[in-house]
Amino acid sequence: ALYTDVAALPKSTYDFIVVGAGTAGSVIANRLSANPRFSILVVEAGGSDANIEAMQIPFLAGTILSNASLIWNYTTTPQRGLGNRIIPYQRGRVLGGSSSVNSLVFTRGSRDDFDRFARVTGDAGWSWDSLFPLMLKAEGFVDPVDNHDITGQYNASAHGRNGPVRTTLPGFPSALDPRVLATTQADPARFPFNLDTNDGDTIGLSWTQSTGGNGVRSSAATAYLWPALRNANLDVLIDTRVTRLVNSASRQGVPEFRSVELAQNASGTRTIVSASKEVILSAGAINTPQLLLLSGIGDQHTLSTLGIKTLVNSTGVGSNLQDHPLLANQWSVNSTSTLDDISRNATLAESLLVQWEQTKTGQFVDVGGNQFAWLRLPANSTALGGHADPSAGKTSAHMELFIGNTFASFIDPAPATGNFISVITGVSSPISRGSITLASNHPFDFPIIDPGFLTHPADVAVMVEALHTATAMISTAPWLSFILGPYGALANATTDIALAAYARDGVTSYWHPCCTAKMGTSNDETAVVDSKLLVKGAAGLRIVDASVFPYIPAAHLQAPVYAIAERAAQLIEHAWSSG
Ligand SMILES: Cc1cc2nc3c(=O)[nH]c(=O)nc-3n(C[C@H](O)[C@H](O)[C@H](O)COP(=O)(O)OP(=O)(O)OC[C@H]3O[C@@H](n4cnc5c(N)ncnc54)[C@H](O)[C@@H]3O)c2cc1C
Repeated sequence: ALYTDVAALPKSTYDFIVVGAGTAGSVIANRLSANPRFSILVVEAGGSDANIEAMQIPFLAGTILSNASLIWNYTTTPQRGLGNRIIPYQRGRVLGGSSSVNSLVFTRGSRDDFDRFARVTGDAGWSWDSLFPLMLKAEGFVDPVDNHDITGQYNASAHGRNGPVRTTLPGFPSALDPRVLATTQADPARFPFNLDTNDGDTIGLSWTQSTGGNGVRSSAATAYLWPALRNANLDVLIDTRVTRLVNSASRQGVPEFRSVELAQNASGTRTIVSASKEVILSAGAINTPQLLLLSGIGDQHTLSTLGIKTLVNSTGVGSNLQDHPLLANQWSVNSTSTLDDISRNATLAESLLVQWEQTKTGQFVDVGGNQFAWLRLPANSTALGGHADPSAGKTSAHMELFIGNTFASFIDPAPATGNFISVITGVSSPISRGSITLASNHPFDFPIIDPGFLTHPADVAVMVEALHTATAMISTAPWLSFILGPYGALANATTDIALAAYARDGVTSYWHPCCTAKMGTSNDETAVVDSKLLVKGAAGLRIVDASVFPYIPAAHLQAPVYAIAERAAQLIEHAWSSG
């Protein structure tokens, strides 16, 4: 059942306690509660996602980020690689976590991304071939709402039909579609058409897929959590924060963490609840390391300066933060059929909303870009400057181009007039690393978030190469007489040095933080969890969320999180089903 008050919980001991009802936590809750012999409590800091229309409408995803009641309104430290700019760093704080507030783009990552996970953990269970059946199990692909013929737009054999997470292809045509696709014929060497970026080989230009179906967002909450709430053995407590993992006992010098401390506000009563089997930490790549550190699991030198007693000396906690830098670039175009008027014309926006409400069709069913390209650096590129290739392999991209038929920016307001297209460029296999540290030992203080964007020169050079690639794309024959010119500072950035400065001025986050409690082998001291996701040096505590990735996949992260959470659920079930 769903609870909003700690005092109303029917018991104080469950078999499992899941911290965070986000993307991964919801999967764990669903799969474990399918076993009637288990009892599960999920604790979520945020509230319910029910009946929030902006959350259900794919096109309006971006508007949720200004709703402070649904997000962790984080910002970064001044970013040294970005001219000391502080940038927004929101996460979902609501049932479904970030899957309830994200942009719905559905990308699994590549075969090489997961095979690298298997290699660095020494556990073949993380390979693409092992996880692929679980990816299919998670997915329930549905035809796009406009019922257009999708032959040639995806690879049907790479998709599950019966899983909980609805996925689909664009359900409303864009005037830009023919032009983008023609690029793959005009310059197939540079922009090869890829039938499906989700079949293991991501490289090329593809139709975007999204985590929606029948016009509506499919989140971890709608897909996994709400259906599981029908199970009598699952309790979900919302509006409640886990403030500490409690050292419940110690056996042979190994501390156990089978209890958690809860609070509903900073000064509120603290309540302890316990798990007879395991605590599963799924608070996401920012809050998971924060909670570990608050609980005395981290680097002992850093913890002692904060007055926190070290219970497990684990140097990797909060280090190794990885994320994709995002740069939104716009060009003015010779067209009147861009989407720019939606944000300018309230009557138009209202009519699209009414159409969505009445029929779940129209522009609002889509995510704002019908195609994207995942590309590798040209073989003769010098962008890496002698650094080893940071990508996982040939099926993984160095850069991403996301193409939208409107002015898109996360910094500049949209101009009052004119028609625009945008190409969002991203560094998909970044070398820069950052960290999560504590500002204080108070659980309600925000942690210090430093993604370290563009601190490695090769990431800057790859971003510049991505800008050249975007320019190359819109310089192919299909775009001639359509593109009028670059918008804003891009127009004056005519050298690589100027493009690098333009990138440092414009980069924000793709909202893909991960790797802050990475998995690894027993002799990797910087690995926080082993390949079964159990916290090293502790007992009774497992981590299942984007923190455990050893490397950031060259992908948007929700589908990789679903994949690892599905496997984690199997590992947990297997560990406890006999006892
Ligand atoms: C704005 C935005 C846009 C994005 N766009 C895309 C996209 O288009 N495609 C894509 O694939 N990915 C996208 N992502 C990334 C993707 O959504 C995340 O990587 C993924 O959902 C993370 O899953 P998670 O389980 O690790 O964490 P989350 O889903 O964030 O779950 C963590 C949960 O734990 C809760 N929690 C945290 N601390 C505590 C505590 N102390 N006590 C109790 N509960 C706690 C949180 O409130 C949250 O519900 C986006 C993310 C954001 C924020």
